[in-house]
Amino acid sequence: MSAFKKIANIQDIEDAALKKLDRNVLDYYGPGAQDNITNKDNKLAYDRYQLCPRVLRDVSNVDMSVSIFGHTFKTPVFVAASAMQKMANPIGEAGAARSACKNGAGYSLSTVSTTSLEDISKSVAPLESQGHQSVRWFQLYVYKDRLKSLDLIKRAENAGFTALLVTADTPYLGRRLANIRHGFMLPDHLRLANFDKGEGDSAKKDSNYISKYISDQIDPSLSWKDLKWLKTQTKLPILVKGVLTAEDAKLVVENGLDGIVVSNHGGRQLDGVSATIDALDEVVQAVDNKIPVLIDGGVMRGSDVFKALALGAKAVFVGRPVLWSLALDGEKGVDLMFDILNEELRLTMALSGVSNVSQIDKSYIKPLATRSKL
Ligand SMILES: Cc1cc2nc3c(=O)[nH]c(=O)nc-3n(C[C@H](O)[C@H](O)[C@H](O)COP(=O)(O)O)c2cc1C
Ligand SMILES: CCCCCCC(=O)C(=O)O
Repeated sequence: MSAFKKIANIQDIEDAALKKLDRNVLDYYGPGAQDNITNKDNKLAYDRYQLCPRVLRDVSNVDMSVSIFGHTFKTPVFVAASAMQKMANPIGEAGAARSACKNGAGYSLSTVSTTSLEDISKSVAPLESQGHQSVRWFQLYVYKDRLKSLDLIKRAENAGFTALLVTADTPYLGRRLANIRHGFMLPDHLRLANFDKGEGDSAKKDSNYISKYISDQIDPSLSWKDLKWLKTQTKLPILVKGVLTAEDAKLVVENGLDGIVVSNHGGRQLDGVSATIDALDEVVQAVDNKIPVLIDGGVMRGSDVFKALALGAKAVFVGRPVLWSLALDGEKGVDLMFDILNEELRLTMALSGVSNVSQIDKSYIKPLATRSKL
């Protein structure tokens, strides 16, 4: 019998990537902060919800499209902003941006990417001229030096990015034990491409480069008044990334911001917080349909996406699955990731008896605790 194993799900992609990447990269990409509790629970929490399918409905056509800020996406599976993707594969962020564009999916780019904002736009331009639509959002870290952030915003606008995701959960970097134990270095041939050569060089001398970079550069005094001020500096919608409570969700609305990403940063910041799927319902209730709520963290299957939509998310970002897919096979790897997640979502919808995303609501899931005893 052949030992050949075809990739069938996102776990297979992850397993293959783990065999390919070196320790420096794996230590950075993989674990959550501290004891990895939240990172693990992000995934496990999805299994605590059961699906409640309806039958005998016409599911001969399933439409997975969603609309946010006037853009229609062919799928609610979006690419999360994660740093330094060229460590996974030389094509880096451009591979994920191109794949998202071909799949009609939302794309987000990290401030600390290894491909610049402008190069991302150039990488999707040939696809746009073939009729594909690229909707790209920029994840903004707010620097102590506000001019640095303002310059990034202007460049994002000029490069055709249409929304900002302001990361709110990282006034300091979470304690990532593998990086503390072994140190972390951005390989010499790579750089933080949104900045002049030399960005972060002083932090590079530190064995925990990332934590030093954040404490040197990112403003831990950031507060709601700064976000209100940011709103006056751009016409782009601003989503707050890293909200986990109803209280903060209400403040996002009260401060005139435009959207929320329910996120715990893939469990990489404060370990011990709830899984994002468990925080989603209270956030959705608190915003009362005034602004879109999106989610990330632990999504591995189309059925996870379905559960997040059932609890009121408009779309779902995937972070590490994109990195593993890039490591597996660059842009083609991310194409495979979209094929799998989209097919799994389409099938979950059809087998649940829904033919479009607007039909998915809480009646299609229930918490596992309500399962009758065997
Ligand atoms: C290696 C890595 C780097 C990340 N870099 C950033 C970043 O630069 N900015 C940010 O806001 N979030 C960053 N994130 C968090 C992701 O945007 C996202 O919240 C998280 O990965 C979602 O969880 P998942 O990986 O389980 O899908 C990063 C995540 C990973 C795994
Ligand atoms: C070189 C700076 C890396 C900043 C941290 C990126 C990030 O958000 C992460 O989770 O890691």
